[in-house]
Amino acid sequence: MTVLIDAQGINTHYGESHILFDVNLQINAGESIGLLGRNGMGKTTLIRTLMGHIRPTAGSIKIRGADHTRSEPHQVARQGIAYVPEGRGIFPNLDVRENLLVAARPGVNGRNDWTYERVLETFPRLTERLQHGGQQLSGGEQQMLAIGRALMTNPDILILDEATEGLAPLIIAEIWRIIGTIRETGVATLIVDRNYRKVLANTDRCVVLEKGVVVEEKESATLINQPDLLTRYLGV
Ligand SMILES: Nc1ncnc2c1ncn2[C@@H]1O[C@H](COP(=O)(O)OP(=O)(O)OP(=O)(O)O)[C@@H](O)[C@H]1O
Repeated sequence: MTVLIDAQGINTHYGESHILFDVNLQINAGESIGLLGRNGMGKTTLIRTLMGHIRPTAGSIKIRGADHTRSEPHQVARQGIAYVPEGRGIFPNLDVRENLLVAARPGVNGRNDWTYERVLETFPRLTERLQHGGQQLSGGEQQMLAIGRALMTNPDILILDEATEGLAPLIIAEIWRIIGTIRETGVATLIVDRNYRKVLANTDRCVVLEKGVVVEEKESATLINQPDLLTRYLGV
């Protein structure tokens, strides 16, 4: 199995604050990983470190075996790592069609599975809004557009941080359906979401962070039957 991302011994600081402690995270091609933990435990910081937004103070990050510990975000993105941050990140002044087309590019090794047409098939709601500006969309539509834009880069992995945050229940259900579809196509996923049941149901394996330390790493199907652990680390 190809190891897509291999982060070892990651330590990350914000100024004087030590946030991540010796974190190891390995993601194989096509694998779905959930990142669980209460608020402020370091999930977003880990993702931002992997993406090159923050440089770790110790540890190494390899992507397909090549060292990317000191790479910039655009270099990481070029490796087929697509990140949909909390709060989205679409172009408000471009319409839906433009937002998608401007992101389009072949993936690593020239893969071009996700075309404009295929993204629209996956997000029928966006098809009805093609001429709408980004700022005219509802929160749920903006989220779908952000995911659609990420897919247009033909990524090997899609990283979703709180993709369902603040959305209406029907839209949340739609986003989870889409995540399931993406997973079936063989794109790896790294998912952070408050709904731990949904994360467990939609991933192969979960990593639990507590105060910047990996305290559990288990198959999702195993973890779902361990309510004591979930209570201890997630307070549920
Ligand atoms: N830019 C920053 N500067 C300083 N400290 C920060 C910064 N961003 C986050 N932190 C701190 O780092 C710690 C980890 O935050 P992080 O956002 O990674 O947690 P999280 O698990 O993603 O939680 P949440 O779900 O609340 O986003 C928290 O104590 C937070 O206050």
